[in-house]
Amino acid sequence: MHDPILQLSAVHTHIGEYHILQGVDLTVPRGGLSVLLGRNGAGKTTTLRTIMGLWKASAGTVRFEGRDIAALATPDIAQLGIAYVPESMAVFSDLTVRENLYLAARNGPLQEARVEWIFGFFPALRKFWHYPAGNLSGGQKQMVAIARAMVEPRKLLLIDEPTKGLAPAIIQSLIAAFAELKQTDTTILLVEQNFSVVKHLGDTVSVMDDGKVVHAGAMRALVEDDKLQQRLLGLSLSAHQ
Ligand SMILES: Nc1ncnc2c1ncn2[C@@H]1O[C@H](COP(=O)(O)OP(=O)(O)OP(=O)(O)O)[C@@H](O)[C@H]1O
Repeated sequence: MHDPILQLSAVHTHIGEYHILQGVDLTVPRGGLSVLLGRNGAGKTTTLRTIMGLWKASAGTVRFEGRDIAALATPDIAQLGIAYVPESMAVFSDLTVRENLYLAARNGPLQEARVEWIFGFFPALRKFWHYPAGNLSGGQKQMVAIARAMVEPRKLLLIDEPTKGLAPAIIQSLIAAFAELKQTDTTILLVEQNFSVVKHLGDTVSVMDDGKVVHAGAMRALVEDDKLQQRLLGLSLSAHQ
């Protein structure tokens, strides 16, 4: 693959005494949307946290634009242009949507043009701009969490299971926003368990199991190969279709 923005090679991560990532090889091409699939406990979140330096890789390399960032501190990794949206929808409930975004702008004041650009993806945020984020629905909070990661130009967004627990209509509006966002020059790495959510969204896909990437390739190839889907995703397919 030519000029990947992110490349993990033989990455191992230990959490306490547990050996969670056991030699992860993961390539994210520059531009578009890459999906990281896998069942519960496969190691997807640990992979994102390792990229962000929230867990330290005990072996292997994490290359961002060619530079090994595995030993860098999290703020320095963020400063390179990587933002992480954790699964827990980290928003400040008592603060308004505006204040949530305002606090996320670390390199100067919130730019009005940037806010308008974000409203284009998530129109609901305009409506609730002066509402406390805690009053919003789960889907709207997720939009605030993603918007916080977008307040400044980013090269790479890491987004962990944004659709988890959301109603189908809200999932559709998130899918539409990602489809728009992937046309911009931001690269997205999206963790998902539900294949049906990402099968028309992802450009490339990696599948994890037991702390390793067990398949990587074009999303279209996986969509068109029923047997491969059954073999790789049998559990999640039967759970979601
Ligand atoms: N803080 C922790 N302490 C001990 N074990 C952990 C910790 N965090 C994760 N694990 C273990 O690491 C393994 C991988 O977890 P991880 O959250 O990365 O998986 P995942 O693929 O993101 O799954 P999920 O979809 O459930 O979030 C699991 O077995 C989990 O129990």
